Amino acid sequence: MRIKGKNFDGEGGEEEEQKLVVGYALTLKKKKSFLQPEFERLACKKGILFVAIDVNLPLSDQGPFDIILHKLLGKEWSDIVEDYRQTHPEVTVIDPPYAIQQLHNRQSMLQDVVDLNLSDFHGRVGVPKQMVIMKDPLSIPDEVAKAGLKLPLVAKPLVVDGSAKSHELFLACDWSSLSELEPPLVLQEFVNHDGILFKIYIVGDAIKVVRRFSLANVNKCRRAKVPGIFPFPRVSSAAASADDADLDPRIAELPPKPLLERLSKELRHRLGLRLFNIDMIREHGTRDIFYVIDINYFPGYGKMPDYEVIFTDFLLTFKKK
Ligand SMILES: Nc1ncnc2c1ncn2[C@@H]1O[C@H](COP(=O)(O)OP(=O)(O)OP(=O)(O)O)[C@@H](O)[C@H]1O
Ligand SMILES: O=P(O)(O)O[C@H]1[C@H](OP(=O)(O)O)[C@@H](OP(=O)(O)O)[C@@H](O)[C@@H](O)[C@@H]1OP(=O)(O)O
Ligand SMILES: [Mg+2]
Ligand SMILES: [Mg+2]
Repeated sequence: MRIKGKNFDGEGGEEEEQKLVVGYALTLKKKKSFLQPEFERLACKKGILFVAIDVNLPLSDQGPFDIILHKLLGKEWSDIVEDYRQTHPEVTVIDPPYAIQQLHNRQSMLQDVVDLNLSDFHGRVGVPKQMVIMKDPLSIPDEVAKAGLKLPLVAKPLVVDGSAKSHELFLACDWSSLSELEPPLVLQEFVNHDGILFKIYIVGDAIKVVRRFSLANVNKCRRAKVPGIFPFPRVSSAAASADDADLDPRIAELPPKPLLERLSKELRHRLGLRLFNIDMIREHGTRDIFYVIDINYFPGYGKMPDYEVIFTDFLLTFKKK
């Protein structure tokens, strides 16, 4: 049974239309940033109804839903969604928990970019040289030397579980201070990128790229003067966009569209995900050498220009004819 509602069709009339019911399971913070009033209004006009899922009640007792959107932590929730997916094939679950899982580990999240091997397609896209350290901080300097990684390095917690701690990054500028880091972590070569990062938002087939401010280049001289490990400021997750800043056009130039389209399409298929964003940087002094440094599931779409229209159109593609 589906809910029928009267909808304004946008062209001066009213028509009886089948509602598209979207159940959502999101944190309060995410609900606030994603389900903004303007988005809900537009979606409603197009026949989309958002319904909060109560995680304290059995999922099968709720609904009926056409679509489920979710971003909650923990294995218990993943198991509930996975089970529901198996028993309710008529409901589109965006996205499958096992696929989201790949992005919860900073090594597996970039593996598809490596496998993709985009080396000569309107530019080159790779990932910075990186290695995983599981334990024994004292062995880190040796392991890093053996792996041939160059300083400075970015140390990132291996697991991304949505906690503030999993976003606590450090810049390590000298060998001896590497032993102060706390495994398990990923050590990634810092790539100078002139302080600008490209955030590529994916919503199904739609792509939107924005510029964000990022970290300044680190030069040899500055490195020598400041040994130690330094907490990273979260510059690039600030809402402040760098799209309107007065930047050198060589730095501000967006990555080529065909490259973005190919990368997004490939990752969508390989990851099996429809909602994510890609953090990409351009190597200083180059025009077309790019690195993917991070991929996030169900990111802050509220900061994506035109997200209301893009998201509404995406949801409407699931409407049964
Ligand atoms: N290898 C790198 N070289 C240069 N800068 C980097 C590198 N890795 C990360 N950064 C900088 O640090 C920021 C945070 O890194 P990253 O995106 O991996 O962390 P995060 O905690 O997953 O962030 P998010 O809020 O996007 O999930 C990046 O946006 C970029 O500014
Ligand atoms: O806080 P926002 O809604 O903007 O979204 C941020 C999101 O937080 P939330 O999903 O917990 O809300 C983060 O997710 P977790 O890693 O913490 O799971 C991460 O994906 C950030 O990259 C997002 O910012 P963006 O990269 O889009 O700027
Ligand atoms: Mg990031
Ligand atoms: Mg991230």
